[in-house]
Amino acid sequence: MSLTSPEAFSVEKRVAIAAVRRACLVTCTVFNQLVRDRTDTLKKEDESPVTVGDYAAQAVINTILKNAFPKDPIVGEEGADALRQESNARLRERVVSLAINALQEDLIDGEKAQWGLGSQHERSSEALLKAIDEGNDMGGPNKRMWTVDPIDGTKGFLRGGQYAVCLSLIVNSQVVLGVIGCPNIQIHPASSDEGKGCIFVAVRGQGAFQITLSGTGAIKLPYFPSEKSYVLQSEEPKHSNIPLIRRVSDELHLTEWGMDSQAKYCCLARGEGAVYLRMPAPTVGGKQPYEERIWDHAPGSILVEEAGGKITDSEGAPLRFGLGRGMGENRGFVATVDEELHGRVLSAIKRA
Ligand SMILES: Nc1ncnc2c1ncn2[C@@H]1O[C@H](COP(=O)(O)OS(=O)(=O)O)[C@@H](OP(=O)(O)O)[C@H]1O
Ligand SMILES: [Mg+2]
Ligand SMILES: [Mg+2]
Ligand SMILES: [Mg+2]
Repeated sequence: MSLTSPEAFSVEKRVAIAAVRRACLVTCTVFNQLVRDRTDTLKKEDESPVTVGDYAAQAVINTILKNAFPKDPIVGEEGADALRQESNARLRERVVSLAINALQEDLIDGEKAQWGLGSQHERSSEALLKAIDEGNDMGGPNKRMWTVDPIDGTKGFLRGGQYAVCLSLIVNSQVVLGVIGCPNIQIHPASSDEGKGCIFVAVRGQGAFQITLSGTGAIKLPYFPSEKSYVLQSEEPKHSNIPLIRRVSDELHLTEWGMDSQAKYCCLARGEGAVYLRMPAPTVGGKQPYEERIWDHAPGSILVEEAGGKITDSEGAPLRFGLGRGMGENRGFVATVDEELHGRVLSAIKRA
């Protein structure tokens, strides 16, 4: 079977959609029940937040992936060390109960019991912590591996904005499948009537699609009449070089649109914006520049490419997903709906 034959990665795609959908159940529950009082949030060493939602969603996704593809390594954002500490026993209990509930939800059409439900043993606290830690693979060039970002845009999640549950499959450094769940994104960009919650899916050579969170209404991307006036960028000022993006936007007569998470890639792929521009924030006090992570860009990049767009780093180099957990010298990203605009953005960055 070739990489681009119509049936390539069909099982992986179904498993990934099932995993993302169940993880979205977790994140929606956490937001509705727990996040409001902020007691279910920890700060990581780099001061970034992590919630019970991040841990439980990664436990659910990894359990499902490991049931379906036991030999595949997983490069996941989170690890369970903090949850094993006795001082975090209450948090650990929440994570375990959220993950078990999501794994026990009724199956929907096309889902196989063995992908998710698992044995009694798999529902134990230790098994779920171990599942989170299955995401500790170091990545690399010559292998088949999954990337998991259980909540991308955790800050957006906490403020009720956009966030994304992100999964990708990488084979020999090339992203071949991307699935992104966005519970807070409108199903139709121009109308709130149809409600919120989408899953975006792309397989290499097979195009990009949007379905609803419940798995219905597949639409091929892009489907929105291309909106040429927006530059999508980070909502969080510390993640990006805002003044530089402003200069580029002004030169190209584009309006900035701040949004958290890989939902930016999803909006671009739908045709809701012209460019996603991410430029590294200036470093202070001799600090090393931030190294981007593969789970933050692998699913979004294939979605944009399969919707007919183009993505490179800010110097025009291809994105490198085979260097490890990080993306090395790939700093700054330019994704556009069309090739011609991509060239103009790169030139504008050089001048800015
Ligand atoms: N300094 C710095 N520079 C660039 N990127 C950083 C930085 N610090 C963190 N991160 C990563 O940014 C991820 C979320 O960023 P987004 O641009 O998608 O959303 S946001 O508007 O910035 O919140 C975020 O992903 P999550 O941790 O999954 O939320 C981080 O991986
Ligand atoms: Mg994080
Ligand atoms: Mg992320
Ligand atoms: Mg995350």
